[in-house]
Amino acid sequence: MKLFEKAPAKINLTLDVIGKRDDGYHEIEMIMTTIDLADRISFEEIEGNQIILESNSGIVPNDERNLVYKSAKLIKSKFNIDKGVKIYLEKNIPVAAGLAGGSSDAAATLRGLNRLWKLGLSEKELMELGEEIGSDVPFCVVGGTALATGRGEKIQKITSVPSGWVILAKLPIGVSTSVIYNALKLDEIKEHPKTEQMIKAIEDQDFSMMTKLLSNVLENVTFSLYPQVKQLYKQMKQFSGEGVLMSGSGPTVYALVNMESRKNRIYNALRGFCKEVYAVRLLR
Ligand SMILES: C[C@@](CO)(OP(=O)(O)O)[C@H](O)COP(=O)(O)OP(=O)(O)OC[C@H]1O[C@@H](n2ccc(N)nc2=O)[C@H](O)[C@@H]1O
Ligand SMILES: Nc1ncnc2c1ncn2[C@@H]1O[C@H](COP(=O)(O)OP(=O)(O)O)[C@@H](O)[C@H]1O
Repeated sequence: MKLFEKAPAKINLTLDVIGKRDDGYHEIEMIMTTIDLADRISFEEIEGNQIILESNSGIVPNDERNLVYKSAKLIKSKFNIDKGVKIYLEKNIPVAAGLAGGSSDAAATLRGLNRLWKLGLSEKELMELGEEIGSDVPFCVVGGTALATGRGEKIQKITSVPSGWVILAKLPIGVSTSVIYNALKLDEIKEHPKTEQMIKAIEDQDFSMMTKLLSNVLENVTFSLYPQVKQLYKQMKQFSGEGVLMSGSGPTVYALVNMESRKNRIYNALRGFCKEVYAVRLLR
């Protein structure tokens, strides 16, 4: 048997850091939503007992360091699965970009192998397994739009965002999430996101208010370590006006718009000076 899973990227609509914890993680509060930029993963039963991972990516390794491999190994050992699987990862989401590509691949692997091996695990059980792989994985198990708290693993679903477009621009640099969290100085955060107001704007399907409330406290940290990202952000603000934000720990910067003509204009303007630009829909 062979089956397929789609692994969509996410963007942060808000990202707030509330404190530093004793376990090295930060206590955070953020709203994330999935977008129509996705990796695709296939799972095929094979003879024997091995996990074989192949991919079109020249960047991520096909061994135990890959979150797909890690997730397959985790689920296999937890449930004593004495079967082999061949996994093919079609990588479309930029790597180390603040879009949770790796976490989404991990979540899709848990979902896919739950189906392939007929384990009957609930969404909640898959999310708990995902927590062992990374903070963003539980969100990626469910997708949609959600508030994430704790270190990011506690998920509360909220109403789907209204329909809209995201134009994403990524400079050719990868940003390490832990480097950004480590460089963050909590007492230097000037303005915290208005998370409750953002939830209300989403519930009211008030697109214009959503664009006004976009906020990410990691932005200034990444901007100071990578001034070229700040430059890109400024350019995008010039093209788009409101509704521009860095996603996660960066470096991807996006513009949120609800009119196709504006989407096309911003996309074409950006392609002039940034090689990697995507225009995709918000997933609902
Ligand atoms: C910033 C965010 C926002 O969605 O995403 P990305 O930029 O990675 O997409 C997340 O908080 C990233 O989640 P994820 O990438 O799953 O992080 P993990 O693998 O669990 O942790 C990587 C490292 O980031 C730091 N970390 C992560 C989460 C958190 N709440 N506090 C932290 O301090 C820790 O140093 C940890 O060792
Ligand atoms: N399947 C995968 N896809 C992307 N990155 C992966 C994967 N497996 C492991 N990684 C590693 O995870 C790190 C973070 O990747 P990614 O999830 O793309 O970024 P981010 O956390 O910024 O959203 C990268 O350094 C990459 O080498």
